[in-house]
Amino acid sequence: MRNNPRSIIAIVPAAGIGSRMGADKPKQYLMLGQQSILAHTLDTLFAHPEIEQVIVALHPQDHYFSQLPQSQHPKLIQVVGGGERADSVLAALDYVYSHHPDAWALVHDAARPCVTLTDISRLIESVDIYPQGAILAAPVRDTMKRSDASGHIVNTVDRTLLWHALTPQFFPASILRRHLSAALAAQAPITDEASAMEWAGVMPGLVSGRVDNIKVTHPDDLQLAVLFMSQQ
Ligand SMILES: Nc1ccn([C@@H]2O[C@H](COP(=O)(O)OP(=O)(O)OP(=O)(O)O)[C@@H](O)[C@H]2O)c(=O)n1
Ligand SMILES: C[C@](O)(CO)[C@H](O)COP(=O)(O)O
Repeated sequence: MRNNPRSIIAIVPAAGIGSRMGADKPKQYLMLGQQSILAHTLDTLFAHPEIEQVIVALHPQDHYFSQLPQSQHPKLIQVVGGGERADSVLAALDYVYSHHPDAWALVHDAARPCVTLTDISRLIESVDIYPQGAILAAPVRDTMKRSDASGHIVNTVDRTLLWHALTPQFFPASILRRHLSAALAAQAPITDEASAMEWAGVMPGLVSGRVDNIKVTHPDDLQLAVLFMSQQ
């Protein structure tokens, strides 16, 4: 049991266009069973008892979201996302900073609909061990190769301490906002919240998460997500 309950606000970057999916709509609006990828993701975050609000960052021309029942949820706040995922997260962090400056931000990709309440709880509870913040991650299981530009193996990479970064990623919102904003201003390559914290010299914790918490990115990920959702 955590010894210092804190205000937790989920941030869902959902302003992407899903170019790698190649669908006729942004991938977060593709159906997984009875509802869209984004709807599944939001329902899970709404259901977690420690998450007080859910901020979704949407594409400025998004005309799908208002059709989701989830768009009317009392916990939901909408903000306009930016050109990159990090810009969308920062837009949501700006809202948190101005309304709940002492909150913790739990940032979770819209495109990861298979996340479980148990994994979210384990990440939240991990701050007793990692007060600087932490992320869900999956240890690498395969032999890892580095290639050259023409697709030839250059070398085998030691996988002993390699992890796949997942989401949610969980940090004090005001600190994350400060470091993410500074990292972007410095044009640092930021692809997740942890990389912004690392850029600022923070060493986030790693919490081992389920490997079925996949990011739906390419067409073949859809059937995988359907399978995983059916088994939860
Ligand atoms: N400017 C952006 C780009 C991405 N995202 C979100 O960040 C998450 C992870 O990004 P990714 O899987 O790369 O989604 P897309 O950017 O939509 O995919 P692609 O790179 O294939 O276009 C997704 O939920 C996506 O909606 C966002 O909020 N704002
Ligand atoms: C945040 C993330 O899902 C962690 O693995 C990943 O970095 C998102 O990368 P993308 O290129 O924006 O999909």
